[in-house]
Amino acid sequence: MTALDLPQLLNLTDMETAAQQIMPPDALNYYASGANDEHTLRANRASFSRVKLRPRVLVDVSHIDLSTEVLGLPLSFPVGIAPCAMHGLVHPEAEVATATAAAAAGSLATLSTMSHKPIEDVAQAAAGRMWFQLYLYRDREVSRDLVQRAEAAGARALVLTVDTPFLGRREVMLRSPLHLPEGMSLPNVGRRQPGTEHLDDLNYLNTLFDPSMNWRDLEWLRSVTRLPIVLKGIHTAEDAALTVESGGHVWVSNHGGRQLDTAVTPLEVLPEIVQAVQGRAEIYLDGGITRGTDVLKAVALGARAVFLGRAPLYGLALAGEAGVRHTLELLREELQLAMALCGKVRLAELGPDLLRPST
Ligand SMILES: Cc1cc2nc3c(=O)[nH]c(=O)nc-3n(C[C@H](O)[C@H](O)[C@H](O)COP(=O)(O)O)c2cc1C
Ligand SMILES: CCCCCCC(=O)C(=O)O
Repeated sequence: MTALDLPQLLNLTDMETAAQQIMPPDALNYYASGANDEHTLRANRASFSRVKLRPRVLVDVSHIDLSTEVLGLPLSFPVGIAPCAMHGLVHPEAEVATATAAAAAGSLATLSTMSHKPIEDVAQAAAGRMWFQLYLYRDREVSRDLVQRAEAAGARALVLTVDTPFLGRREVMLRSPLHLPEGMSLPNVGRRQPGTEHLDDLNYLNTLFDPSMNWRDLEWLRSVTRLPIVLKGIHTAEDAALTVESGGHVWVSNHGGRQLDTAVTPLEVLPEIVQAVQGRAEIYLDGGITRGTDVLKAVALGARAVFLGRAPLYGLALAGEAGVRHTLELLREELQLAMALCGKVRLAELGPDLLRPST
């Protein structure tokens, strides 16, 4: 598919369907899969359609302002790109293309520790619109080096993923293990340790990260960076409160249903998290977002911005940077229309009164 064909794809589900027809099977299995029975993967999407909107009428909606700020960075609309490993499985420009598209859209890209492109190259493409996601290595010196490189390259925040002490049980991947194509290395991983030849690539990565990571490690992280810290993978009010007490910001996520199957969905726990945070930190959300109305609902319940995981990967697979850009623009247009049809002209006007929870 070329950029010229993109206008035929009218929504993110069209993009996903088209991408899945052309993606290499290994990449498709890896990107699309969830943990165990994939209940949480499906529930993430379903949670958005269960919440109904209560639109107001006779409001002048001729001008709509979607702009916001995350940690002081202006965004043209409240949507960023979540960290996803290995963009190079579907496009040679990989994370550089994704970051370029995010910057062009006035959005924000979060670069995964497991990227195919070096931090500095992606940061340059992102033009100041990049956060860096960290998996904490058993070897703290490796983590320290990554954090300091990200900070020097211009990352605006550090996103510590806290829901992955071990990789979830993705049975699709157990049936068809991932083997990275020859020559496609992960620059933040380095050479394989001897004696691990029997492990497929995901299970090998699993051995590098530290399952003993706990709240005390945040002190260490704070000692090696001045960047704001965001904890990604918060599911409960209790952990949201601890995040705030440790000086962090809260990213509500169940890792796109790839970790603990039957875990709560981000949208359903957002109200309790907002209550626990009491305005002391920023709150973000990801998981299952495919429509402008999904963004609207998350913002109405208290998320400052939402993030997309798989959707930009499908855009990237279809048409590189232009495909990611199309994904973001579709969502922007849908959000703009949804705001107008709800009688809202600024994000600050969105609140729980806009929603009728499921019965
Ligand atoms: C292929 C893939 C790779 C991912 N890699 C990472 C990663 O490296 N670090 C991380 O914190 N989350 C990772 N995630 C989780 C995403 O950041 C995000 O939480 C999730 O995909 C959001 O759900 P969605 O795909 O329904 O939008 C990954 C998700 C996918 C689908
Ligand atoms: C245990 C580390 C492997 C991480 C792979 C990336 C990721 O988060 C994923 O969901 O896949």
